[in-house]
Parts: sequence; structure tokens; C-alpha cells
Amino acid sequence: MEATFVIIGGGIAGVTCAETLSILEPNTSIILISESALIKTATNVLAITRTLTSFDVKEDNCINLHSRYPNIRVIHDVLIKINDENHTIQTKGDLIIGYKYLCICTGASPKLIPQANAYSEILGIRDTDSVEKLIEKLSEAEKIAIVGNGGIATELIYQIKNVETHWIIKDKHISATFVDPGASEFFQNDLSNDKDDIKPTSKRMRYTEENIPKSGAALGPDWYKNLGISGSRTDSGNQVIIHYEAEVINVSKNTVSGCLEITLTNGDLIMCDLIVSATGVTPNCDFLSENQLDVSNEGFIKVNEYMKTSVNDIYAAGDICEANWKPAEHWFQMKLWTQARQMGCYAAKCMLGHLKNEVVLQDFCFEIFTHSTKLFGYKVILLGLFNGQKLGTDYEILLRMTKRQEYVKFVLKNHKLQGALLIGDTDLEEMCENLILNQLDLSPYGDDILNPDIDIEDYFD
Ligand SMILES: Cc1cc2nc3c(=O)[nH]c(=O)nc-3n(C[C@H](O)[C@H](O)[C@H](O)COP(=O)(O)OP(=O)(O)OC[C@H]3O[C@@H](n4cnc5c(N)ncnc54)[C@H](O)[C@@H]3O)c2cc1C
Ligand SMILES: NC(=O)C1=CN([C@@H]2O[C@H](COP(=O)(O)OP(=O)(O)OC[C@H]3O[C@@H](n4cnc5c(N)ncnc54)[C@H](OP(=O)(O)O)[C@@H]3O)[C@@H](O)[C@H]2O)C=CC1
Repeated sequence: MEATFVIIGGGIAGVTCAETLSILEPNTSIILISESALIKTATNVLAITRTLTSFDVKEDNCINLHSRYPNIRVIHDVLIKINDENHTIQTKGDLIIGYKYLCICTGASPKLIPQANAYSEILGIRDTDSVEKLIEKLSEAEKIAIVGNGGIATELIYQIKNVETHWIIKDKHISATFVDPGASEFFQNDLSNDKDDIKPTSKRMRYTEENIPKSGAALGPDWYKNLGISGSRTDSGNQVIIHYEAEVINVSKNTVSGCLEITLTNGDLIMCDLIVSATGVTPNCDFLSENQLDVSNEGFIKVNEYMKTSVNDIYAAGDICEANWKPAEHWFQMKLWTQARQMGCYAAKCMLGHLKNEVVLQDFCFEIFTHSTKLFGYKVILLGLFNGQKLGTDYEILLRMTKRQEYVKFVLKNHKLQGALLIGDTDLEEMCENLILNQLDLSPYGDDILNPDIDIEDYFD
């Protein structure tokens, strides 16, 4: 068996890569190897600005993908070895598949705290299976701990009901991966709010075939929408206790109560029924290759500006890869499905360009970091160096905040906009994107740039 393009991984990066190849080259042969029977596709793609898009992530089955893109053949299998010298791969199901170009989109898995090896009550979240497991265990829990201060912890803490939650974070403020201390304070008003308006009723819509393996690709935005993420307490509802600047040093089990006892670096002792380790991701690289692929210290596959790995004719995209090129001033990598989609699409264009000996220009989306998400119920848009990344201490911040309504932060250097954090319906994303990209000198406008009584857009007409 062989194909011009073989893509490994049925997550958003792999599927986008296959779809893009199919759209650009409907007659070429494409094989997509998916470990999971369900694959991820992006639907309802909406351009918010030139570089910022929002979209839904839908679980789909392989047959539907093939009927939409007849030249994509989906094989439900697992890559175990790349024989890069003779351009073939070997799968767990004993298939040998020849390729001209190979794209590795095997994603990542939760990187749990080390104590997880000893206790099944320490869980991570990645896919549908892992969320179902969490919901089941949580329904019997009165007290839980969440470790980590990034995307998953921030979303969970807001969604979880009927349980006492200990949030263990290394930083001085919550949600540090995405926001600064000011925005974190803005969110914190909502932490203690009554969340009764979030009434999970039905379960997530999904396929109902029995025994269909659901594990695999990472969940996407709004994964919690129709789920009942609830503990067993009915008395006092929610209580969130935040342990700042703390890390887990030990976990043990109380033999009498059966509870987990967590010891923190600050000396705090927490008793709980369940620990969610939301502590980042580790690459899915459980396969061999004849020539070693260059990887980062954490094991992510390094790719150059054409998404090429260090091994001939092998590309990589999405969470599995580490962007190893000199990035544009206002772009940096984060393991997000926005970037998984962009990279999957761009890797397809690069492979095709190389096949046809055509010049490939780097996609415009790598000019500026953009991310649109929802945190604590608010629309959140992150643009450019929104947290002053790469700027050291040499930058200014302009802030505008209306409690429970909006939080607008501009990061400026030499009077030019470098990044923006927009929380709420600010309607400023397009202007900010333009200002970051064209580096207009904003000194003539002074602080009016954030005056809510002045329509800033008028300045630039
Ligand atoms: C709970 C949660 C919420 C999230 N929310 C957001 C969000 O709101 N916004 C956002 O931008 N991002 C979000 N993310 C991150 C986002 O989901 C990921 O960045 C993105 O999905 C990565 O896509 P991927 O295709 O690179 O990898 P994955 O989705 O991990 O897909 C990789 C696929 O490859 C398969 N695979 C692995 N090894 C092999 C092998 N050897 N052979 C064959 N197949 C293999 C895996 O089973 C998997 O199906 C969230 C992540 C989680 C876990
Ligand atoms: N709305 C969104 O956009 C969402 C995005 N995601 C994405 O999904 C992926 C997984 O999410 P998540 O697990 O939250 O990963 P993140 O990378 O977002 O956050 C991990 C957090 O855990 C901390 N951490 C790491 N190791 C430890 C440790 N041993 N003890 C205590 N804290 C630790 C990190 O701190 P430090 O950085 O200091 O190491 C960081 O605060 C990420 O790629 C994330 O971007 C997930 C949910 C929502």
C-alpha cells in the first residue's frame, strides 16, 4: 500500500492537513492514519479579523471524511515505526505503507504530576474518555484539588459545581498562562458567583455506537458545554480555595478515610478525594524511526519554517511540533487548536509546494499571535505580545476596566502597540490587529487611545 501523502493523527492538525491537501490536489493519494475511530474537524469557521478565526471542533467518523474528500483514505491504526530510508511506515496492525511525504500530527498527552503513577485518583484531561472518567469520579467527590494554572484549570474551576475545590498554583495570580494579575483580579469577581445559571442538562452530543474507541484527539473549545461537571455536595455548593505560589511535594493516602493527603511546598496540607493534574502536555512520540528526528528538551519534534523535520520528506504539525524557526516579532507558539489548524494547513501547502518544486511563502498567520477563547464566561481575545512576552521589562501598559464588563490592556513599546488583551465584547480586535501589524506611532493620541468616550476607530479613518 502507498500514497503520495501519509498523515499520522486524526486530531485537528492531521485532519486539516489532509483536507487542505485534498482541496488543493483532489487527484493525489492521501492516507490518514487515525488511532481513534472518531476524528476532529473544524466547522463553522468564522473570520473575526484578518488573522483571527473562531471555529467549532466537531467529532466526525472516518466514513464522512472520505465521502467529503474521496481521495483521503482513513485507516484506523497506530504508527509504530518510520523506515525513512525507504520511505515506508509500519503500523501496529502490521501494515507497511509507502509515502512520498509524511506528516506527523500525533499531538500530545497530559503531563501529569509525578505522583499520578501511584494513585488512580490523580487524573488528567485530554479527550472524551478522560472527561467521562473525571465526571464519574467527581460525582462521588466532596473535595478535590486542581493543580496547574493554565487553560484546563481555568476552565474547570469556573465550571465545577457542588464540590470544595483547592486550586494549587505556582504563581501569584490565577490563570497566569493567559492573563496578567489585573485581568486575573477581574476574573476573580466571578469565581465566587452563583453558577446556577450554568445548568448542565443533556450529555455532550456524540456517536452512540458501542465499543467505539473515543480516546485520542484533544478536546476543543466549549468541551464542557453540555456536561454535568459536578461533585457530590448538595449543601453549600461551591467553594474555591486558592493556594498561591505552591507546588505539590507529596501525595499519600489516608488508610482510614481513604482520602488523598497533599503536602504543598508552602507547608499546607490538603485532604481530598480527587486530584486533577492540569499541568501541561507531553508529546506523543511512541514510535521509532531509523534516523532520529531532532526534538526539543521536552521531546517535541523540531520543525523549520516549512514545517519540515530534520529527516528527509518528513513534516510535523500541531501540538507534537516545536516551531524551530526565527519567529516574526509578534508571533510565538502555544499549544492551541488555533495553531494546530494553522500548522496543519500550512504543512499541507509546504508538502505540495515541495512536490511541485514551487516556492512556498510562509503563511500570514505566523506574523502575529492570535487566540480567541472564553474564560470565566467572558470572550477573551489575545493578540501579539499580550503579556509583554519577549519585551523584557521595557514596555508600557495601558488599561481600561469596567467591572464585570470589560478589561482592555494594550502593551506598548516606543509608543507602538505590541500586544493586546481584550476581555468582554470590546469590539477592538480588528483595530488592535492592524495597529500591531502596521506599527503606527501612537504618541499623538496619548491616553485617548483607551478613552471609552472616544471612538478610536475614527482616528484611523
Ligand atoms: C480540555 C482541553 C480544552 C482545550 N481547549 C482549547 C481551546 O479552548 N482553544 C484552543 O485553541 N485549544 C484548546 N485545547 C488545545 C487543543 O485541543 C490542542 O492544541 C489541539 O487539539 C491539538 O491538536 P493536534 O491535532 O495537534 O493533536 P491531538 O488533538 O492530540 O491529536 C493527535 C491525534 O494523533 C493520535 N496519535 C497519537 N499517536 C499516534 C500514533 N502513533 N499513530 C496514530 N495516531 C496517533 C492521537 O490519538 C490523536 O488522535 C484544549 C485542550 C484540552 C485538552
Ligand atoms: N481556552 C483555551 O485556550 C484552552 C487551552 N488549553 C490547552 O490545552 C493544553 C493543556 O492545558 P493545561 O494542562 O492547562 O496546560 P497549560 O500549558 O495551559 O498550563 C499548565 C499549567 O500547569 C503549570 N504546571 C506545570 N507543571 C506543574 C507542576 N508540576 N506543578 C504545578 N503546576 C505545574 C504550568 O505552570 P508553568 O507555566 O509555570 O510551568 C501552567 O500554569 C494546553 O496546550 C492549553 O493551552 C486547554 C484548555 C483551554
